[in-house]
Amino acid sequence: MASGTVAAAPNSCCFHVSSAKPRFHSILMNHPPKSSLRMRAQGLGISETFSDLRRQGRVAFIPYITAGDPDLSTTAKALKLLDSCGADIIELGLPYNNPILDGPVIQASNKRALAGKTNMEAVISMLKEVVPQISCPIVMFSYYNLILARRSEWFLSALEDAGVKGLIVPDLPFEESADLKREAAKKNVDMVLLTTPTATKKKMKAISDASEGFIYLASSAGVTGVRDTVNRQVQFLLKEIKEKTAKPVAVGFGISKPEHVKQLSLWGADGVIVGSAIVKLLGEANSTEDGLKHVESFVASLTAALPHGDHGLGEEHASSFILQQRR
Ligand SMILES: O=P(O)(O)OC[C@@H](O)[C@@H](O)c1c[nH]c2ccccc12
Repeated sequence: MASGTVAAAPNSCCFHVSSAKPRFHSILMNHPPKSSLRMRAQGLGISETFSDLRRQGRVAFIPYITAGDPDLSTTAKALKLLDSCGADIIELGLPYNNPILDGPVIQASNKRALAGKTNMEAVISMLKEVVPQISCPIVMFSYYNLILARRSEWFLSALEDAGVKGLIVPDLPFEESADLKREAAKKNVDMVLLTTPTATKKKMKAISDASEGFIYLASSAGVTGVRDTVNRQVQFLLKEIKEKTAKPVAVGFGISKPEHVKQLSLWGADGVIVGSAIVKLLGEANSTEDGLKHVESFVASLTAALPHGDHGLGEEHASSFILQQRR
């Protein structure tokens, strides 16, 4: 049964470090953070996070996981682990029974989360405990029907109360997004809009102008899911978007290898979004601990491929997180 409560955060260096990285890190390790560039303030918004990264010449690592898969207590641990391993923003998906834009891996994760009775109230109460313990902003990921079912005013107030900084509604047509965006703004929630390679230049420009926090560029048409290579068209789409706006552009869909991350960084992406590859490791492992361990090493392999490669606290710190889970 998904519970809204979170297992008490073990007293591990990784946990503490994830909430007060720079200070605690330096105390713990008896040396200053590698450079002030590695310091990340707690509670930054999405735009400030990207400005911070841009100043450091770094590319955002943005993982996606489904809330409640396999249960909410694992989600809480995964959020803290991802934050400790260098996630700059985390996309958290609300489970839904008809995730039409998702491939089989995330469809299955939605099913597992719903089988565990994960609902909005339980996710919000988990976030109220976890958000103060992590330093990177959370972007909620929700299909539109889940918002309509709750009335958008209640839904957005719940996000604001939980400290969620952004919202992505992938199945909300751009032409119908203005009202929700206006309501989200009243609750200090950025509406991040998604564009695709099939959008017309005019539409891509309109979406870029309207998107807040960052622009989500899907690397290919179709559904989410690991791809072997990154669509070469992304290089030209990034150029085209960035000629028209200074807003950061993060690329998602199919990203699952260090070479994908390196390629996108070279093409000028301001962020890389990785979902299915992480969801698979977490949701299909033999145990929660195994899943978190696999995620830890997989994320380390990706963040190492980003510019200024030592993106997080390094594997040695994140793995102490896993040791703590055993106690
Ligand atoms: O799973 P992928 O191929 O790594 O893509 C990111 C994706 O998971 C995440 O951003 C996402 C999850 N569900 C979605 C639905 C539509 C668009 C994007 C998404």
